[in-house]
This record gives sequence, C-alpha cells and structure tokens, in this order.
Amino acid sequence: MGPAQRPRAAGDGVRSLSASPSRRAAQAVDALRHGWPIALANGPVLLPAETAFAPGATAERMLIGAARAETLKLVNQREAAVPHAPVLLHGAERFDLAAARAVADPALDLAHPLKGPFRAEPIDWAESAAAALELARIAGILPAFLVDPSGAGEAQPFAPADLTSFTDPARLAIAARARLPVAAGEDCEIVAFRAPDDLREHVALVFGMPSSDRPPLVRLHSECLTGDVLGSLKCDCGPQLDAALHAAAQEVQHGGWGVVLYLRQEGRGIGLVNKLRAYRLQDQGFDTIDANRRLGLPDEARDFPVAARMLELIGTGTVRLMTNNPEKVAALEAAGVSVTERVPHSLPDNPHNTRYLATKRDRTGHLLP
Ligand SMILES: Nc1nc2c(ncn2[C@@H]2O[C@H](COP(=O)(O)OP(=O)(O)OP(=O)(O)O)[C@@H](O)[C@H]2O)c(=O)[nH]1
Ligand SMILES: [Zn+2]
Repeated sequence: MGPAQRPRAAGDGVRSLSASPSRRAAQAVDALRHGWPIALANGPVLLPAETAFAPGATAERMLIGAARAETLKLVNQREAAVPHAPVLLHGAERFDLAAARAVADPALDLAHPLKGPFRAEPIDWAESAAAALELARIAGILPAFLVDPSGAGEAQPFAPADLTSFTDPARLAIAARARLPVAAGEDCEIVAFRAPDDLREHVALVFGMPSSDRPPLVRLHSECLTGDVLGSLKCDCGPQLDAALHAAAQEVQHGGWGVVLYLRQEGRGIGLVNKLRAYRLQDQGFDTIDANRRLGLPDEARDFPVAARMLELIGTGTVRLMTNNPEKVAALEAAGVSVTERVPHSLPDNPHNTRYLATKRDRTGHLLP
C-alpha cells in the first residue's frame, strides 16, 4: 500500500482532503446521488454509472459487485462467491455512460445485449472499492462506476475509514420529543433522533412510562413506503406495523411499556428506488434475494447498531422483541441489547405476498408457518 492518497498532478480536479472523515463520507454520498465523481484514497476516481451526467465521459474499466458480474456471466461462480466483493471489468472498447448503464441496470438486460468481451482484473485497491460499493448502496443508487474516466469533472475525496465515523451510532442523539396520541393508543410519546452526518431521521414511539423494572415489548420496523403508507400487498410490512403499534399500546394496559422504532432503512437498506427495481425483477420471476443479487446489492443491509443506540437513548438495554427473524435478534444482541424473549409477529398472508413470505421462511431463516 502506498501513501494515504495516490499522487496526483496539481489541479487534476480532486477537492481538498481537509474535511473531517464523517463530513467527507457525507459529501461523498451526496456526490454520488447527484452524479458527481468521487476520488478514492489509494485508488482511482469513480463516476457513478446511474446518476452521472458528464457527457462524453468514457473509461477503460468499470467497477461493479461480484453478484451483478456473475449475473452478466462476466465472472465465474468462484469469483462471485462473496456477492458484494468488488469486480473490476476491463472492456474491449471504452465504456461510455450508455454502455455503463447497460452493465449496471438489469432493467436494460433485454434491450441492450452486452458488447464484450470483458475480463475481470485484479484490484489492488480492494478495500476502497468495497467501500465505494457500500457508499453507492447508502446513496440508494446502482452500485456501478466508471473507473478513472476522462472528462468526469471535480471529484469528491473519500477514504474507506470515512464510512466508520459516518455510521458511528454514538453520534445519534435525541433531537425532539412530544406527546403523540395515536389510533393504537393515546398514552404515547414520539422521540426523533438525528446524527450530524447521516441525514436520515429515525423515530421511536414509546407507549406508557419507561421503567427499568420491566423490559419493554419492542418492534424494530424498517421503513417500507409502499407497505406502510400505500397499502402494498407485496409484503407484510403494513399489517406488521399496525399490529406492532397495537401490541406496544396493549402493554400499557398490562402494566408494562412498549416501543416501536421506525427505522429509515427502506428496502432493508437498499433504498426505495432500488427496492422498486427489485420488484420489477420479482415480476420476472426472481425471488427477493435473487432480485437484489441481480442488482449487485445485499439482501440485508440494515444498520442494527443504530436501533441499539435508540433504545439506549430511550433508557433500556433489555427488550422483548417482536420478530420472526432470528437474525434480527442476533444482530441486536451483537449491538449490545439483551433480548429476553422473541415474540412471534406473523400476520395473515395474501395472494400477492405468499412468495415473499415463503422466501423469508425458506431462504432467510424466518420462523414462519
Ligand atoms: N429489498 C427488498 N426489501 C423489501 C422487500 N419487501 C420488503 N422489503 C423491506 O423489508 C423491510 C421489512 O422487513 P421486516 O418486516 O423488518 O422483516 P424481517 O426483519 O425480515 O422480519 P420480521 O421482524 O420477522 O418481520 C422494509 O424495509 C421493507 O421495505 C423486497 O422485496 N425487497
Ligand atoms: Zn414492505
């Protein structure tokens, strides 16, 4: 490994590295969402294939995730064994943005048969490459980049370690709280949380009086705009949220207290737009997991330490957890919360979500009938 940053000629379009690490990560997320390039410490400049608008930008290489590369038959199964490992593609012709988008976006798979041949090259900046793919997920865009493109414009500096401070749960704090009577129960307070860099604002609904004598009944609910607000039948999120609010409110009747955390981690952390891309693939026959893989995205990318921090700020480190997902229990315990009981939280199915629930049961270990 070389110095902290590859030597670059003065005035080569990379902004200064003087910002704090978490600020650099926040600016890099922002850059990717806007389509601006990032400059990796110890690595090249990367231009996001989906959002870039730099007309005329071309590159010899692209960076994508191994699962997407396998889907495109660009690497073999062994190379794709770690689905989110970065893959560096070398094309026979330079990639322009149209060609890069065809590599990145499964919606174009049929319309744009790929021009090859491509070959996968070893990456000597693998840690930075993996962090860049993670940054794309956080930005909610397709994880695919032009590598060291011509004509990319001013790049935002970014180092892998920047992500650590950006996602540090200790930086989360209570921003506001207020009484909020809701349909499920009137004795309820809403607590809103903010971190300085990650702009997602999580909330908790606390039913009854917090007490250290008795662990609260808790639900970790991850945002699902389609299910929570629009009544989508494709998943079980809407009914699960409703039932969780009622169960938490009921605890108060039984002398206890309940908490529903509403985590802004849409689509298990891949974001709304990528989730809708996965839905399109599900309509072509892929299940939840394979749809995410075809996009080059993880099927589980939620941040459970954030949930643990929220519980700590509310005043509890011990919970009874409503979930069918043993991995969620394990993730919360790994983040320092003691789960004294798993309370099943299964709702009736409908014809549109039976396959979704079957995938949960058969592929991700959910304890469902
Ligand atoms: N990527 C993706 N996310 C989905 C899909 N359907 C629902 N989601 C997201 O899944 C999250 C809800 O998962 P949870 O209800 O917490 O499910 P779980 O952790 O698997 O298990 P339970 O606690 O037992 O409900 C929400 O963020 C949804 O947006 C899908 O098809 N693809
Ligand atoms: Zn849902």
